[in-house]
Amino acid sequence: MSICQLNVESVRNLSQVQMQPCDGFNFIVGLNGAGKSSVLEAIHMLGAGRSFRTSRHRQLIQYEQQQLNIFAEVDRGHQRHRVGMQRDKQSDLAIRINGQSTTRLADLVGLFPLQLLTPESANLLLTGNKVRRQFLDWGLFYQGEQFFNAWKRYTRILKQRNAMVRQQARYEQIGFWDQELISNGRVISQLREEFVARLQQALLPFTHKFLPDHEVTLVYQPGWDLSDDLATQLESNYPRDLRQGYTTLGPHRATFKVKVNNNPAEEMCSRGQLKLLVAALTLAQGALLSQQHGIPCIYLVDDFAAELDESRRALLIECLIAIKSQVFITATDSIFVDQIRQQIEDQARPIKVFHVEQGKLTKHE
Ligand SMILES: Nc1ncnc2c1ncn2[C@@H]1O[C@H](COP(=O)(O)OP(=O)(O)OP(=O)(O)O)[C@@H](O)[C@H]1O
Repeated sequence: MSICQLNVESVRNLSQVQMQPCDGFNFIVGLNGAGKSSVLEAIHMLGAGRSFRTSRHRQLIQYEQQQLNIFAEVDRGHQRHRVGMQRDKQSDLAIRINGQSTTRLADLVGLFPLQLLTPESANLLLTGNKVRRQFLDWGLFYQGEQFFNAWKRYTRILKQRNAMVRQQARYEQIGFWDQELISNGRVISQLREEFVARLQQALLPFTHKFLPDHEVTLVYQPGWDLSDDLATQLESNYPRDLRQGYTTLGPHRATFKVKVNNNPAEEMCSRGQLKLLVAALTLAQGALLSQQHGIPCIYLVDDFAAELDESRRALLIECLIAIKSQVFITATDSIFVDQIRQQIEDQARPIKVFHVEQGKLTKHE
């Protein structure tokens, strides 16, 4: 799967950008502030419905413009899809897929699997449980309808339960909601647990490369104490829920921890090593998706050089070559491209270099 045409209009300093990426490595080179990350941000908007830099869509729309437009033609081997997105300052979102309007972001996400590496990627292992839960659920989303349907039902019921908690309802009034919460919660948890085991397997080849001599393990935490039943715990924990004003345990609190040689990764590893671990996790997600569903994922790598030494950069490229994904990489200096060009060409992967200057993009011959 790859983007063969990308048109971006009024995204940050990109007034009008058109590019025809190759299905291998696409380097976007330019000075600070030139607009490189904005190109990745536009692709991310299309694939995830949101920016990876801000939750305020307004910030993305070019000053003095009313709306942004992003369009891509996506080649999925046997089929081509035309995907367009328009977003205005009132936050109204219009999505068109193959000429049909849709309001479901899930349609976009389903069409366009993306993984992202940025200088802030280590935050996956350094910040709260939510980002790791979302990371897991990204992979599960592509595993089939079962997870997504259970997750949608669970989220809806949880919202209703929380509203009742805020109204200080008695537990007997909540019991009805809990039955459905528990049945969907068990499905979600079971699927997450199985997925973590598969992710662990897919991770090993990458962690062996990036962190040899380190044993990396993923530990799934379901969001409640597994030694006891979820139903019993929801009931016994209810007084605490009333005090806090929300449901304090359940699959919506699930996460996974990464251990290195049996210690928490965030305590054991340097920032560069944490970034490599996150790179390994994103590569594992992509490898699983392509092994199990035949869908290669697109990789966005922002600020390629940040925190990685030359040999680690070469390793990352080696892995990206191996999984045969389309990759977009930003760099401030073409010296980084020169260092790895041979490595990419030796493996017969296509490569294109684009230069960005003050929001204008040109292909480098
Ligand atoms: N809404 C906006 N309208 C117009 N320009 C904007 C807007 N938001 C940000 N900018 C400008 O867009 C430019 C591009 O920023 P971007 O982060 O894409 O650059 P970059 O090439 O990735 O830089 P760096 O290497 O420093 O990360 C910046 O100069 C920024 O000031």
